[in-house]
Amino acid sequence: MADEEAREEHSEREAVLSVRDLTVAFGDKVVLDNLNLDVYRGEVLGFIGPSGAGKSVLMRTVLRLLERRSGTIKILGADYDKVTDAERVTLDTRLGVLFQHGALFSALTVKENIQLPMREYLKLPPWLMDELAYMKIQMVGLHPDAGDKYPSELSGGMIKRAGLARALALDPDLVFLDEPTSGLDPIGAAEFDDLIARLRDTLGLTVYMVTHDLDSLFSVCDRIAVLGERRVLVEGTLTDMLNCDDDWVKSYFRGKRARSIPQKKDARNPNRD
Ligand SMILES: Nc1ncnc2c1ncn2[C@@H]1O[C@H](COP(=O)(O)OP(=O)(O)OP(=O)(O)O)[C@@H](O)[C@H]1O
Repeated sequence: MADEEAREEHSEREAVLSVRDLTVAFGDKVVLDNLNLDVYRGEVLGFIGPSGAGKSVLMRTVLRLLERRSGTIKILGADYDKVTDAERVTLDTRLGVLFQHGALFSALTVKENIQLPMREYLKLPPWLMDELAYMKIQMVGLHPDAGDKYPSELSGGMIKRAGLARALALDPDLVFLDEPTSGLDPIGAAEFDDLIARLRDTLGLTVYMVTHDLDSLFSVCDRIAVLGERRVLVEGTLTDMLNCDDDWVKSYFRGKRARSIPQKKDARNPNRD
């Protein structure tokens, strides 16, 4: 996409996450250096980059699990550093997170795991929390019986779905997924990608997805951002990536593994060349 066309399209869209001039360092080691990134409402952004580039550091910094040296982070238009404590709590409820291994509490059932954020942030009667938990269970394609199961009784794919149900517990605007399809077999991974696409299309969910999974990038991501040299090196559609001249992007998208995937066009812009 031409830069001007992209700017024009994005200027009309609401950025639900805006990162500006973000620098994160551990001692002398600068991991992110003046990084800028926007994630727009209703899109699935795939975030990729070489191992150790700082994808997890960026996600954890945005979630305020890591300190930053400088830069601003705006969520839903609000600057985290400038809001009141009450507003910060409200903002936290607008975000959902699925960590790589599901991060479910092993001593709690799936239903109780999903209800944890509800207990933390909302005061609801038990019957309503049960109803909401089963709605989320259904939403992520799990059988209602899964509600009473413990994480140890679930398959890898079911754990990912249960983790996603918990991420969706408070009906967030923006969901962070850390390598959601890692460890799943190809069929399970494709089903998970379909689920993400369905949630985007039906709920208008915005998704920030750290991934190494080329299939996910080809099938569900509307835009892709590439982390390299401590910043976002390139961002754009799949077509932009396929036309990009950066060496790492070239070998990633035009390497042997990528060529074995039927090259779909942009997930939401099938007519765009
Ligand atoms: N708490 C920490 N203290 C010191 N260094 C850290 C810390 N967390 C991450 N790093 C360093 O920051 C760099 C980026 O790590 P990060 O985990 O974000 O990479 P990544 O892009 O997510 O990699 P992968 O794709 O392998 O998961 C690495 O060099 C890592 O060693």
